Amino acid sequence: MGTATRVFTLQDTFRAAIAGQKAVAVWRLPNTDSTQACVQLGPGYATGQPQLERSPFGFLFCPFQPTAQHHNTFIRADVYFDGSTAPPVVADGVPEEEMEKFYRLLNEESKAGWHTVPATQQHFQTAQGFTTAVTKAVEQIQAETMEKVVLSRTKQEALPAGFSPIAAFEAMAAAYPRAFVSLVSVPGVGTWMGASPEILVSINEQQVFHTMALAGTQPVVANVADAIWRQKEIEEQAMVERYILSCFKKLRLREYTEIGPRTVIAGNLMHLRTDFRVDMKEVHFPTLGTDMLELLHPTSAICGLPKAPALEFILAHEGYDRSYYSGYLGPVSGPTGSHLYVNLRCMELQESEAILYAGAGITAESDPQKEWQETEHKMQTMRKVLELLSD
Ligand SMILES: C=C(O[C@@H]1C=C(C(=O)O)C=C[C@H]1O)C(=O)O
Repeated sequence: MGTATRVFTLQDTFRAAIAGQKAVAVWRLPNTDSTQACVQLGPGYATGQPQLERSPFGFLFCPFQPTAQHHNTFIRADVYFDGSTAPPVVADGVPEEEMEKFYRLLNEESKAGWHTVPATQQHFQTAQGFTTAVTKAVEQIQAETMEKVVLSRTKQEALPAGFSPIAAFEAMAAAYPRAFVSLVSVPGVGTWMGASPEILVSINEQQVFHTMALAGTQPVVANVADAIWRQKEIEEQAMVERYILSCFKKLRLREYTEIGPRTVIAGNLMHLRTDFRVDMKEVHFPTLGTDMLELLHPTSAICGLPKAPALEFILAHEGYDRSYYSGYLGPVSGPTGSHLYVNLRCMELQESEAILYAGAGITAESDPQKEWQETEHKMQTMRKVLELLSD
């Protein structure tokens, strides 16, 4: 890798990528201060099923379900910015003239925007439509065709005047230090940002694999140690645990550590979380991340249990295309490993509006009004970012 000398800001980088019609991802890992960004200079972002250990460094952005419009997307780190003070790092093999073109863009004063795609659907789920779907789901669960299904919805909010994605990213990073905070903008795919509380698959520098069962939701209380969980949430989260264990079992993996469930805070909410870790070197399983990714997604935290009838119910009754919501995203083969998160507490940026996405786990005990409320609370994570920018 070669390096250039001048230090560019995150704002310069993002603006240059948009002006040059390039794909860009900006992210900050939980509980760290360092914002990172990568830009792909050449064309071609669609990719197949991710193979983590063989991947070059880049950023994955994958939908809930791959379709003709929404495909697994990979932003190769042709240029990498480690947000702090270092100049950008240029990957080996990037043609000199491509890099020169990009430097010109970095030095130019162009208007900051973001990549958008024409809206393919209208987003107007009403409370009535959502609660009717929840009622139907509860009936099917009581009839034992499935145990749990996660139903979601969207809401449009106007973007504040003069909206800047980087200012929004910075507001989000400051407001949610424990979250995986990201901003992804890809030609033909669109622009998404979010503050996710949920790891799907993570592999650190020491080759330790980490996934989590995150489910059960209630508004945060002053003292988390006083949190009381109802049987409904305890069971809902236990289903996600069982699902993860069933994936380990399929791979005949018996050596893992399990911690939890514990109460964790995510913005204005609390969840129950169990962490699972595996030392990949100790168990001689170098492809564990790739294999688990293929088995896990979509997990019962965002789809349901069993997977097949829950998915069928979602596709038949949710009434819209989830697109990249509840898909997964994050850096792969980066300086600190591969860290894929579930795309939750997120929004998609259109020209002058944001589309907010949120869902809730439905079980036999679900109350449709409370589930609607829960999606409202989850949307508050992104609404707060828009409010911070309107002040
Ligand atoms: C579906 C979402 O969140 C998921 C569902 C949860 C639940 O049903 O309690 C909790 C955390 C997430 O795993 C969302 O944020 O949209």
